[in-house]
Amino acid sequence: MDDAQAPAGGADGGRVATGQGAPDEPLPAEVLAALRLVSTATLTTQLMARGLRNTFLVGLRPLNSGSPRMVGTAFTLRYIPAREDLDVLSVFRDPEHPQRKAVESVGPGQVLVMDCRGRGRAASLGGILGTRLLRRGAAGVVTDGAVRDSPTFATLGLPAYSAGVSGTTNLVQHHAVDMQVPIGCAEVAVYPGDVMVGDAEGVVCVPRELAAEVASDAVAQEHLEEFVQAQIEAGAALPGVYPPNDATMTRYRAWAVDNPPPLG
Ligand SMILES: O=C([O-])CC(=O)C(=O)O
Ligand SMILES: [Mg+2]
Repeated sequence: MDDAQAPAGGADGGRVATGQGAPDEPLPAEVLAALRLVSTATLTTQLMARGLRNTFLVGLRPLNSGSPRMVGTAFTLRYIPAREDLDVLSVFRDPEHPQRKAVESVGPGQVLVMDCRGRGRAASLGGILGTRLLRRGAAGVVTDGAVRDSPTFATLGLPAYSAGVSGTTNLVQHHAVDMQVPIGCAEVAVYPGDVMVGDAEGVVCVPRELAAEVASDAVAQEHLEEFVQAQIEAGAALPGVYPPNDATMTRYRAWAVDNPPPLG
């Protein structure tokens, strides 16, 4: 196929080559460490500063408040609506079934991100598959539909986010169709290899090529905000402090001498 005939966007779905490695390559350790320190709120601000306004997955909640923050690269799974002649319980006997194959393909440090079209009448997976993801070293699981076996997820230790819970098995509403393709999840575009960060508030998708600079600037933003927060707690009014004017920045820099930011 020559360029004139190539589908719009090409095989990578329109993703521009970034020099940040293949989608299943791990992120550098220092980028992971920085992202583990910062909130999803800070990351959305850093992304907005770069023109990206639609990065926070809408309406997802953590299923296990005690689990560590989630930082990992997206391994995507796409579902389409189920059909009664195809989506019967016996399909799970086939190890090539895309849902089961996806779980057995997710690698260490990856987050399984599922596109359920925002539909949560049936679960997109349950506690056994979640446990298998944990054993495979996955960094988390995210769905814009529901999960089942939510009591298992509550104590599993795998960061997990969903739009809801449902006892009904996935085949009733969802047909797993392909993996490692660009998807929509909770109204956000997620490309394989993008960086998924989750905290108690929810999940943000950081485009992979921006992860390193966003992580470093997010740490710097939170360090400044730590200073601003202390000023507001001490009774300062907003003007000139939040956002900081030159005088506040001078005081911040003086404070930072004795209170350096984390990670150097
Ligand atoms: O049928 C499902 O959704 C899978 C399930 O319950 C589990 O993983 O425990
Ligand atoms: Mg189950």
